[in-house]
Amino acid sequence: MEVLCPAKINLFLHVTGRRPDGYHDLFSLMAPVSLCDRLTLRFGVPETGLTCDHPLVPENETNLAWRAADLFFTALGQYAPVHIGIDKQIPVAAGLGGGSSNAASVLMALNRHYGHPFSREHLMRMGLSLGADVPFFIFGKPAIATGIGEKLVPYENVIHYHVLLIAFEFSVSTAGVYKNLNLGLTNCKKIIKSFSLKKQGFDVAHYLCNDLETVTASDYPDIILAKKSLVDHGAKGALMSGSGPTVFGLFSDAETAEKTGRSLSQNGKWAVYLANLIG
Ligand SMILES: C[C@](O)(CO)[C@H](O)COP(=O)(O)OP(=O)(O)OC[C@H]1O[C@@H](n2ccc(N)nc2=O)[C@H](O)[C@@H]1O
Ligand SMILES: Nc1ncnc2c1ncn2[C@@H]1O[C@H](COP(=O)(O)OP(=O)(O)OP(=O)(O)O)[C@@H](O)[C@H]1O
Repeated sequence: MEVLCPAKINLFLHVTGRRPDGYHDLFSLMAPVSLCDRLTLRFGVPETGLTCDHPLVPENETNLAWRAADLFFTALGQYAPVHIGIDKQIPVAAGLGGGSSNAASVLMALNRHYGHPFSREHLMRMGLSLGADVPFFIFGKPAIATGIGEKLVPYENVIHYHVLLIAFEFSVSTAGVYKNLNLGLTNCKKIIKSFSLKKQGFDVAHYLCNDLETVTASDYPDIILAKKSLVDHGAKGALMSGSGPTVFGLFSDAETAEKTGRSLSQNGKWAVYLANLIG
C-alpha cells in the first residue's frame, strides 16, 4: 500500500499559555501543503521493520511511523507484522511536521486495511499520544488548532496561494524552542486580534505571525534573511513555520514563486520547494 504524507505550515501560531505539564496552549491556523513523503506499507512480511534513507530518521521502533503501527495493533487487540518504507522528501526537524504526518498516515492506512475499525475521532485521540501535531494530519484540511494543537475546527477561507518553502542545513528541537519562549515577549496576539473564523475572503497573508519565530531566529539569523528575500522577490508575506527553522513565502502566481525559488537556491545553502496549500 502506498500513501502520501503531506507537510504542514502554521499560517499563524500564537502561544496563549504554558500548562503545568510544560506543554503550551495554542491558537494556530494550520494548513497541509503538497510537499509529501511517500510511505510504502508491506503486509505479510515475517517481522515488523522500517527503512528510511534519511540520516536523521531512526530505522527502529522509536520512529513515529513504527510507534503508530504499534499503537494501532495494541488498540485492535491483534498484531500483524508490517514493513514501513519511508521516502523522505519533507525536511526533518524543520517545523513541517513530517514525522507526525508519517504517523498519521500509518494510523489511517492501517485503519483502512483492517476495514475501518476506528472512527476518525478515535484515530485522532490515538494520534495525540504520539505528538501534538498528529491529530491535525488525520483531520487533513486547513484548521484552527487550539488546546495543545488537538482541538481542530475547519477553516475554509484559505486563499490558494503558491507556497515557496526555504529549508536550511540546520534543524531545531521543538521542545527546546518552546522551553526558551518568553511568554511575556510574544506579539502575535495584537496581529491576529481581528481574525475572524466566519469572515469571507480573509487574506491570511496579512495575519502571518509566529510567537516561536523570535526564539529560533535569535540562534539562526538566516531565518530573517530568508523572509526578507522572499518579500523582496514579491511574496505577499513570509513566515517561519512551527518551531522552525523552515520559512515559507506566499505567492499569488506560480511564475514569480518559481523564479524566486531559482534565485534563492543559488547561494547553495538553502533548499527550495514549491508547493500548494491543500484542502
Ligand atoms: C510547533 C508545532 O509543530 C506547531 O504546529 C507543534 O506545536 C509541535 O507539535 P509536535 O512536534 O507534534 O509536538 P510533540 O511531539 O507533542 O512535543 C514536542 C515538545 O514540544 C513541546 N510542545 C509541543 C506542543 C505544544 N502545544 N506545546 C509544547 O510545549 C513540548 O515540550 C513537547 O515535549
Ligand atoms: N517518521 C519520522 N520522520 C521524521 N522524523 C522522525 C520520524 N520518526 C521519528 N523522527 C524524529 O523526530 C524528530 C522530529 O522530526 P520531524 O521532521 O517530525 O520534526 P518537525 O517537522 O520539526 O516536527 P514538528 O513541526 O511537528 O515539531 C527528528 O529529529 C527525528 O529523529
